[in-house]
Amino acid sequence: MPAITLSGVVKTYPGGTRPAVRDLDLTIPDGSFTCLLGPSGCGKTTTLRMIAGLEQPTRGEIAVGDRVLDAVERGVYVPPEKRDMGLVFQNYALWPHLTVRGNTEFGLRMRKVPADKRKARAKEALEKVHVADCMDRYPSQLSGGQQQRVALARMLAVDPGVLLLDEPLSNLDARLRLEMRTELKRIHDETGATVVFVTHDQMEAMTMATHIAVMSEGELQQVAPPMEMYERPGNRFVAEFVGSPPMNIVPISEEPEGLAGSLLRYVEKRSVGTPGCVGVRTEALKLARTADDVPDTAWSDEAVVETVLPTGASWTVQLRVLDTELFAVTHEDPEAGPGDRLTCWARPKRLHLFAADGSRMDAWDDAVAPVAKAAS
Ligand SMILES: Nc1ncnc2c1ncn2[C@@H]1O[C@H](COP(=O)(O)OP(=O)(O)OP(=O)(O)O)[C@@H](O)[C@H]1O
Repeated sequence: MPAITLSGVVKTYPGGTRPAVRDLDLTIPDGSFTCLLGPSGCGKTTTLRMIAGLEQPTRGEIAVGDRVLDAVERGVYVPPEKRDMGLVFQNYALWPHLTVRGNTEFGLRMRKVPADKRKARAKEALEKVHVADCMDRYPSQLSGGQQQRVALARMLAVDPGVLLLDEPLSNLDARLRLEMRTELKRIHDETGATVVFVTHDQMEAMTMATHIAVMSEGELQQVAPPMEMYERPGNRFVAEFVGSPPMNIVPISEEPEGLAGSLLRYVEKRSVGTPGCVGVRTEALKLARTADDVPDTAWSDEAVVETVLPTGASWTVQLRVLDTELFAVTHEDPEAGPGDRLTCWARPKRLHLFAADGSRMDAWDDAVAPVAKAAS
């Protein structure tokens, strides 16, 4: 199955005051697990429904390889059943009057697959998601997690080249969500299908995706593999949306002083423009007993501990550094309490500079060795 491409896609709903999706150019690579990520109302579901053919774009084109599925201006529209795509939504929409087997065979029956083949493929799909032992039960006799698995099996049984999933784990409890994430990842590895997965949960996207596409207010913000997006967020929105706890953001005033001024001396600007803020991830902010323990090229400053929150696996330390509150997450016991003075530090390449309009401005990348300017 070739890549799915959306070119200049706009969707305005009838009566809508602003487009739900604006000028979307997005390529979903073949065999990828692409997560559409963003806050509620940003246009994720609308994008997925357009790929499925359940909504038609107002403008623009959607294609799979050379096959154009939507081209509004040229009058092209391929209906959902002719797109070779499987869909699973948040509410599993199982048929209540059919057993698990009946539900799983449903799509195959519609495609006129002979009974013996239908039976074998449904069994295989149910085994894949570990609910084959519930084959003769009705949906009302299953837990939410089991129903979710049946919905997945029903989709897998027809073996579509593209799997479209809209928040399919949102009704599950934390443990089951974790289990299903692993399962979905395994299914993706096994089938080689292209998966497009809608979620507002950045953790879900980080753990499962090969590519994440972040959207905000109908606009695409960045597309990248999870770690690349985490380490080099393309703009301030992505920087703050991806990552938990969120990145520390230090606003820069016109004549920066205090912490902003101190940090700015360590960031190399890549482009012209007005700097708006410096960001540093909580785990990039390190703690040291004294300034002597800090690497030569690192930024550092004195910090006063405000609170220490142990989570079991790590400690979240709230600090006051000059005029600003920062959070540091450490996997070693900071052995400090409120009022204690420590030195906090960060490597220059872990500092992110964003312009006043939110775009990324700093110069560091892996090819560039950090050359810290001496702090005055
Ligand atoms: N059928 C519709 N008619 C009119 N407006 C709609 C319709 N469906 C969605 N919208 C609007 O389009 C925008 C994008 O909605 P969409 O459901 O795509 O967002 P989302 O990111 O998937 O949100 P959520 O995570 O809450 O599901 C929202 O402002 C929403 O109110």
